[in-house]
Amino acid sequence: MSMIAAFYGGKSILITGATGFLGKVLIEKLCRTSPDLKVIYILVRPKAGHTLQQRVSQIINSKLFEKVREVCPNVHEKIRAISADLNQNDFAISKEDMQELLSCTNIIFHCAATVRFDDHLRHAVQLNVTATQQLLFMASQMPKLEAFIHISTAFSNCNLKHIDEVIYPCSVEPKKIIDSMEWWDDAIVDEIAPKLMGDWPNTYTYTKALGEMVVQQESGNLNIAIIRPSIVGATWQEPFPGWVDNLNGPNGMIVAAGRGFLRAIRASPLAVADLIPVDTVINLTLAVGWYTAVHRPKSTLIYHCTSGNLNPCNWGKMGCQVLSTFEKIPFEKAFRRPHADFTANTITVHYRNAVSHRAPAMIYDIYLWLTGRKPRMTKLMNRLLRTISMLEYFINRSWEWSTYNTEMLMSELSPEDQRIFNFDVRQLNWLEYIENYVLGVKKYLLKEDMAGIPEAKQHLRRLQNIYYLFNTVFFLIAWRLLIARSQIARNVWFFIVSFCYKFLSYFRASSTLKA
Ligand SMILES: CCCCCCCCCCCCCCCCCCCCCCCCCCCCCC(=O)SCCNC(=O)CCNC(=O)[C@H](O)C(C)(C)COP(=O)(O)OP(=O)(O)OC[C@H]1O[C@@H](n2cnc3c(N)ncnc32)[C@H](O)[C@@H]1OP(=O)(O)O
Ligand SMILES: NC(=O)C1=CN([C@@H]2O[C@H](COP(=O)(O)OP(=O)(O)OC[C@H]3O[C@@H](n4cnc5c(N)ncnc54)[C@H](OP(=O)(O)O)[C@@H]3O)[C@@H](O)[C@H]2O)C=CC1
Repeated sequence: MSMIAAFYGGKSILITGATGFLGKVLIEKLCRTSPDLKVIYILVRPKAGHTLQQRVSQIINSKLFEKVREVCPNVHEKIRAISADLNQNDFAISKEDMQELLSCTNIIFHCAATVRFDDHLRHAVQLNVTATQQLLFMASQMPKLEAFIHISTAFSNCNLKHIDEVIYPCSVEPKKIIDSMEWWDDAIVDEIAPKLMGDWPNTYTYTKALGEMVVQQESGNLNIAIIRPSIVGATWQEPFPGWVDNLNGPNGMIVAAGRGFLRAIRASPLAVADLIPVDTVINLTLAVGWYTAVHRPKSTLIYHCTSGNLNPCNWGKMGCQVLSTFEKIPFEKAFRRPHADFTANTITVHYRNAVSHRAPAMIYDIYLWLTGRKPRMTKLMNRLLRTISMLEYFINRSWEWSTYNTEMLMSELSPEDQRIFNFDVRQLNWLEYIENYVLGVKKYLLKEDMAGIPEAKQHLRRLQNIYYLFNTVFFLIAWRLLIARSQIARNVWFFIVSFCYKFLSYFRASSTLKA
């Protein structure tokens, strides 16, 4: 019998960020392994014309929840959506709902965050710091609360090279920043942001670091743990391999490479690609929830959920496997044949951006314009280049994360729990994982049918022919212009033609003699 699964039975669990990438996998696993849990409260905001109930139904009826619908047919009744906006005071939760949350909640998983790298500092502070502070305040009023699990990121201290499972202080107290945000106008925030952020590369990582400090400072008597996942990727095993549903991190790059937009990227092939499957993160999260509530460690424990020190793989190996998977499983509607490589220095990057990214986009836009359609490729390409520029920081460096607490927890689990809530990345076969990842991007993110593969391959062959034809015509025109203008080029041309003529004459003469 799984101790962890049994622990969640009969519990009331509060999840923020439940509609996000990690949140969905968390609910799925909870409902599948502990179908007798009492209720999962999820804080959801109405969005894009969808009511709360529509948003929940969309999740429950999705492919990800296929197994849950079998194991827990009354899953609809287990999930109770509460209207909330984490950017508002008291999260804009109604009095009745707040009363119920305060009196019933046993466990909190705080996943909500803005994960955008370019978010305005004010907004990032509001969601990643102030909302965390408010949630801790709520938690302190919950008599039945057994554990509060905060999801942070392994990159909250990406300004350091070696990172231990401790909280590193930021130079300015989060409380001061929260207070200042109330009276600073946007112009002041814009001016002061680079100074506050120091050597953090973006508002996301900086505010996640502040969020951790808030957790430490406001923990009071609460049982708290912090989980720091690295780059979260598609599912490894559960509920099925390769599930992914957004364009964040590597996902967007896989789409861009598979459709032939991404041709070159400034990345260190030998830098460690610290990817971690989302189901591994969730297994650790649930194990941490159990351990924190049952063993009540004296201090706040931090768990690194990373792969680099236990089972390292570099960007070079991953990139190659991604490209070789495209050969077998191509994406539909490719712009060009998938082919991408690493660039190292600034000059090559500018050259490749001009020749391999911008020029083909412009040529395609001219073609669209000539055929009466709206040019769109240059805009798309600019967006891709902007995204790449934001990811570059993370693919040109390696970090070392110590994982003592995570390994300690692994050893505390029963063999049954180690199997059901497996977070041992040493067992992960990267090549197999990446292949399933690419397949998952095709099936679950791009929603492409596997039956379309022959047509996709045919399309790629056509693109290859267009590429050869284009290059030949381009070469001939360039050569013709060169000959017209340069005596040297004319001499070279005369030399090549006369050489070919002599070679053919000799070949013909020798074959006539043999006959
Ligand atoms: C398995 C991995 C192997 C990878 C190999 C893949 C390539 C293979 C090629 C081989 C060649 C060799 C090279 C390989 C090696 C390098 C590969 C690089 C891999 C990537 C590395 C990832 C590093 C991640 C670092 C993470 C650190 C921290 C992790 C975390 O804690 S949190 C999660 C990380 N957060 C994010 O990723 C968010 C980042 N996003 C943003 O900040 C913003 O979205 C933005 C990028 C700034 C863009 O903002 P915009 O305002 O311009 O756009 P918006 O978001 O509003 O979206 C507008 C529309 O554009 C679509 N879109 C958004 N992002 C992408 C995208 N990446 N690709 C394509 N399209 C995108 C979006 O859907 C919108 O569309 P619409 O709704 O239709 O308008
Ligand atoms: N994905 C990754 O690679 C990594 C993620 N993490 C951490 O994991 C956690 C979850 O990330 P992930 O699932 O990828 O993020 P997503 O962007 O997929 O999900 C974010 C969630 O937060 C919710 N949210 C955002 N703003 C509000 C708001 N104002 N009120 C209520 N809810 C809000 C979103 O709701 P809505 O659907 O309404 O927008 C969504 O459910 C984050 O804390 C992140 O820092 C850490 C390392 C890596």
